[in-house]
Amino acid sequence: MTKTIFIDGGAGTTGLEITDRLAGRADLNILTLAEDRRKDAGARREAINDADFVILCLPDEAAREAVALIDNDRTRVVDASTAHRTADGWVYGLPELEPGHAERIARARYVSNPGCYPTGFLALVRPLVRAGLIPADWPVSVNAASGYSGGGKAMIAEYESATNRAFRPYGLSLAHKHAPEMQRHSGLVHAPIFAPAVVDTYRGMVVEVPLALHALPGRPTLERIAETLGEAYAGSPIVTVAPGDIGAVNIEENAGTDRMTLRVCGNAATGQARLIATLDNLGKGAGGAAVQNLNIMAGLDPTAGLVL
Ligand SMILES: NC(=O)C1=CN([C@@H]2O[C@H](COP(=O)(O)OP(=O)(O)OC[C@H]3O[C@@H](n4cnc5c(N)ncnc54)[C@H](OP(=O)(O)O)[C@@H]3O)[C@@H](O)[C@H]2O)C=CC1
Ligand SMILES: CC(=O)N[C@@H](CCC(=O)OP(=O)(O)O)C(=O)O
Repeated sequence: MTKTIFIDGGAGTTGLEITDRLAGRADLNILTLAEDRRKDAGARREAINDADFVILCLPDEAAREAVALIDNDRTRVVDASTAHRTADGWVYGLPELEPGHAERIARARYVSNPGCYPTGFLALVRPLVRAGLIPADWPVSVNAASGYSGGGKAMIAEYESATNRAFRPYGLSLAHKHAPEMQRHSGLVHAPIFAPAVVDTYRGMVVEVPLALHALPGRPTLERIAETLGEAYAGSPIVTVAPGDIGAVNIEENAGTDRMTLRVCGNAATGQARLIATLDNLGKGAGGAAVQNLNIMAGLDPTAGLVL
């Protein structure tokens, strides 16, 4: 049966990515609001309540307001914002997080799409915590670089008119909005030390977790870490574990796609590892993940419309 979808915030960076992926889907009927009505609360309320599924591509406060506009017990939600990623009553929309997690998403009424950086971080770390290779109270850090579209329309405009577009580390006070969801969904006791940076490319990201294997209680080898990740994502059409013996990683490796690639790099002799994920902040980091969640919730092919 045809499902009706409304993308609230559909004119924004993430909203347009989702619209592209849903274009031409005969199984979906997409509701759209004219430019002069897209921020009108009455028009949005009507569209939200007419939809079987609403995808929120809004700033956090507007996403909370949109949920409050629902006055029926049928409309289901995928929220791309940070507003509900650690909230009670919401299922975290990373189907690869745990065995059986996709089924939780399929049954959920409210699904919170993961942050772009947490998607890479959790894909690398959660299987290792689950396997006991990283103890839950281990101090973990995560270094990352993102294309500037990660900051939405405002950052794109700012970056494209900037005279200095070089590497920009930020989040220096270690209170980034993604730290709580990284902690909660990894199963770690402490939030990771999260060091993000923006770089001069439109889309794409690298998320890296350095690990002192020699200091971990079980002293796992690089091979053991790679095997554990390989088992966690075996058969996934989206997440691939690639060989780690390469000279350099390209931030645009998965740009323009909804794929994510994981690698276990490092030095066996020193017992030091660099776990690295590459993804598109607008793909598996946002729009691709939202479409994947929508497909799962609607009981459709999970990869329909994805760029793989
Ligand atoms: N960019 C990225 O890589 C990622 C973004 N996200 C999240 O997705 C959400 C959207 O981000 P992004 O697309 O980047 O942001 P943008 O700023 O590009 O888009 C947000 C859109 O929401 C619209 N909007 C704002 N307030 C309202 C309102 N009250 N009612 C209706 N529409 C409104 C804006 O309108 P106007 O066009 O007039 O400004 C804009 O079109 C955010 O929560 C962001 O954190 C998540 C993962 C990755
Ligand atoms: C480069 C850049 O500014 N990135 C954004 C995160 C983008 C993102 O995906 O965050 P949400 O999913 O939580 O919206 C930031 O650091 O705030």
